[in-house]
Amino acid sequence: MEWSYISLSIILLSICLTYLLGEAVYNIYFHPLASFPGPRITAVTKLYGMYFDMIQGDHGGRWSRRIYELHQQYGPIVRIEPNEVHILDSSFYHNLYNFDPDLEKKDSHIPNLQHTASTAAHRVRRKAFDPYFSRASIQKIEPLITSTIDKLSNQISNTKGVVDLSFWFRCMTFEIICTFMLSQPYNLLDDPEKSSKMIKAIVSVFKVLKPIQQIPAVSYIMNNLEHLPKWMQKVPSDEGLSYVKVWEDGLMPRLQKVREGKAEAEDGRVILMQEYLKNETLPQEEKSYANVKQAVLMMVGAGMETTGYALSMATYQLHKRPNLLRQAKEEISTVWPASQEEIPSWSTLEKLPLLTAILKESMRLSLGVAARLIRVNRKQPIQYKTWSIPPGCHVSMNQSFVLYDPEIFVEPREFEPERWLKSKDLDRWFVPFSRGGRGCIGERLAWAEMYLTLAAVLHRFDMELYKTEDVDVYPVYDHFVPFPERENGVRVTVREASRER
Ligand code: HEM
Repeated sequence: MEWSYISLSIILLSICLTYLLGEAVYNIYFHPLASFPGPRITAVTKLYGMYFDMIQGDHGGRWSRRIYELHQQYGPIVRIEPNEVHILDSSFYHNLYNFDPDLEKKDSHIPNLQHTASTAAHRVRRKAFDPYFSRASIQKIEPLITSTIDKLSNQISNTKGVVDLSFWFRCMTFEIICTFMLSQPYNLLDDPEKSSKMIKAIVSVFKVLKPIQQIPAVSYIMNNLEHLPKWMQKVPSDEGLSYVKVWEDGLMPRLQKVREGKAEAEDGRVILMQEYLKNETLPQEEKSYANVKQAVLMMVGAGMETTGYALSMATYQLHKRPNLLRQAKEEISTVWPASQEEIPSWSTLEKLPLLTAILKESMRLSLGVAARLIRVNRKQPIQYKTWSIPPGCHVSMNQSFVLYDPEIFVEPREFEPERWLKSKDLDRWFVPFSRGGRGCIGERLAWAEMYLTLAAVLHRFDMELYKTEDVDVYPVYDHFVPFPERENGVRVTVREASRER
């Protein structure tokens, strides 16, 4: 009995090893990408990239940096996974991120807009959201944005001592997207203790997101955490339980009210998810619990971190440069008299050239998304110089390598808003929101939030940086969104601004 058990195990193990060996031989010698440059290990397995994503250093987040190093060794095109090549050449960027319907995303089991593989299926999902992110729609929710910024300002005024602006910016952006989608605010700007737990929980999920998405079983478990016993919910991270609480105690009941048609917005504005659920042209399965949950979580994640980070970058850089800070405040005062309480409109602020250049430069340096963005043409080859990448093979680039490309942005690590004022040609390379049919849907919301918040903070307060340095802001880690080396946030001491400016 015992022997037959051992023999069976040996047979099974041999089958597995033979399969893996066969796959390795196929990947190295016979795969359509076999002739592309790159190390053997990445041709054989995805595990190499997953190691840099998850494990290398203290907590991974190093895959993009490693890809950059591989390019130094192998040239502008490198095979970074058995079925994927990565390109480091900004001149190719617009060939990969555009409106060509044949450029699709790779297959994914995550049923949300961002992960939808085919162009046709993506169109259906995007059409349901697009009208609510148009310029006119975002202007309609300006009162929601400005009232949330007023709460942020109160919180900054009321905090004694040092203020962690990065933390409060994240709370504010979360609050805006949550209220826009589900009508009821989360009140993060009223309760620092509750919000601190919640922001930590979301950040900890970001840090495991990329590897989780690679392994369908783990991804399935993460998406259904709330159905597991409490002790298991804690396993993914220390914050596991509170992440479940974000959903269970916060977003889910709000969504429930929306589903029952009981949610109301005080000022009569639209409630995004209510409109989504009422949409009769949308296939019924798009309104299932799993899909709607994914839509809400994706919007919250995408809407919170990126915009918050860009605002942290802007305030940090300005407060390191007193002259530029003074010029920015003076420019804002041309449209915002000292006697006026309310924030000027988004459309007024966006006419200010220096403020616009400051925001562009802040978004450039803070990247938006740190990870490579993968595209695939299933019908025909993608041509890069002399390389013909066969149909079905994945091709990726990092927008971070474009935004820090020294050939385009001289001294790319320097914060120089003036570069945007000097040359309109640079706008072609303003790609933090990506480009084309899969570009950011929240771009206009992000712009409105950033103009209104930065103007408000600069107009209302005089601040000094407190123990904040480049390591607290410059992106280093790639956990899909970027994280800096040290996560103390942009910290400041604050005085109300003198109004006789
Ligand atoms: C500075 C702020 C922001 C930056 C730099 C940014 C950047 C990006 C980028 C690069 C993508 C493409 C990702 C990909 O190809 O997989 C994207 C997609 C997306 N973003 Fe943003 N984003 C920002 C703010 C927002 C906000 C405020 C929202 C709120 C709703 C949002 C929602 C989304 C969604 C839903 C997608 C997926 C769109 C699709 O696949 O059709 N983003 N964003």
